[in-house]
Amino acid sequence: MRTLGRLRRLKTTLVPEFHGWCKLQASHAAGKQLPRIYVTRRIPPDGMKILSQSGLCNIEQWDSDEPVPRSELLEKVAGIRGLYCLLTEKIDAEVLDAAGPSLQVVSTMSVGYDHVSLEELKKRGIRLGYTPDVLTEAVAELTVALLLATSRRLLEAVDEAKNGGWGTWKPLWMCGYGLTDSTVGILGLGRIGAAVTARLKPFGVKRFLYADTVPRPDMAAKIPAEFVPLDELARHSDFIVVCCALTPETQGICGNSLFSLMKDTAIFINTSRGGVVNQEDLYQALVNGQIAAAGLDVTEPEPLPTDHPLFKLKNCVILPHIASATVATRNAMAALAASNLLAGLQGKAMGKEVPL
Ligand SMILES: O=CC(=O)O
Repeated sequence: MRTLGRLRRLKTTLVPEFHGWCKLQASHAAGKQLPRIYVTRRIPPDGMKILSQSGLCNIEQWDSDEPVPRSELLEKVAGIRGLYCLLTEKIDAEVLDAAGPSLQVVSTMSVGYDHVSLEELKKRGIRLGYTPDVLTEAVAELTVALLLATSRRLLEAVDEAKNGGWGTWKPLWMCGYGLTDSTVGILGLGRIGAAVTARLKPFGVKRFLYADTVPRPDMAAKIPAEFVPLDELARHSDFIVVCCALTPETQGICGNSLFSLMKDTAIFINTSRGGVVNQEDLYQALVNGQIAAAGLDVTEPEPLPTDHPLFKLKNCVILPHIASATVATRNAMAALAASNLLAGLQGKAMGKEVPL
């Protein structure tokens, strides 16, 4: 009886520590040294389950909700075969050199891969997995929520109600801008941009415009949306929604040249990457009334320091990069990143791989 009790205790202490348990099981199963992988954070359970039950790898993990310190990352990647990372880790020549020639695959639990140096991966013949599609709906939903919160001044209104600013019903008070009969401009018409338009359509949007590096006729025809140059998008849109990836071409693309062309009643929304926006220019545009308001789920840097001037503006709504943050979506991202990694380790086709 006592032995059984001890065994039970042992089991419950081993099971929650997935990586320790996995190492034990995987080594027995293979009877030889399995490839080592490093997971840079505590990740959602569906992803960890796939890795730990695969029997294909020995897992080491930075078992914390906070990012792995750079020095720890550089030390721990030495000799690994696979790296499971998040958008918070810069995967550059330094990390890849620290990993050494054994590294075959990097798998990021994100749709964006601007934190990974594609050039350095390519040079070394390392493959890259990522997690598009599984987060499209969640990101589009949050984008619409942020748009409405910003255009209808929800946070400001809640503050007023709580803090005594709600004197009586006033015809001119707390007025914002609605979507009915509006023109919405999408910057970057990919999967997420299209999903945003689908969710906005029922609000009575009159016209969808989009700007992109190239026209996307098939996607645009379904909406329908008109391809226009960026300056035209700026001039005609009542709402601009940024959904493009951060690349050298899109870095800082939303700056004074865009804001100065926008309507002073227009709303600017960004759920892609903070680096797409020149924040100093955005601040000036908001303070000077060049545009009506901005809603940002992403900033540069992240987290945005709490004393940043943008936090002081009533017409700027800032969220802490939560667009894909539903339980189901984060589990799906973790699972896809895990199976991408395992496929890469085995030299098989990944579910979602970035062509290099
Ligand atoms: O921003 C989130 C992601 O790239 O998945």
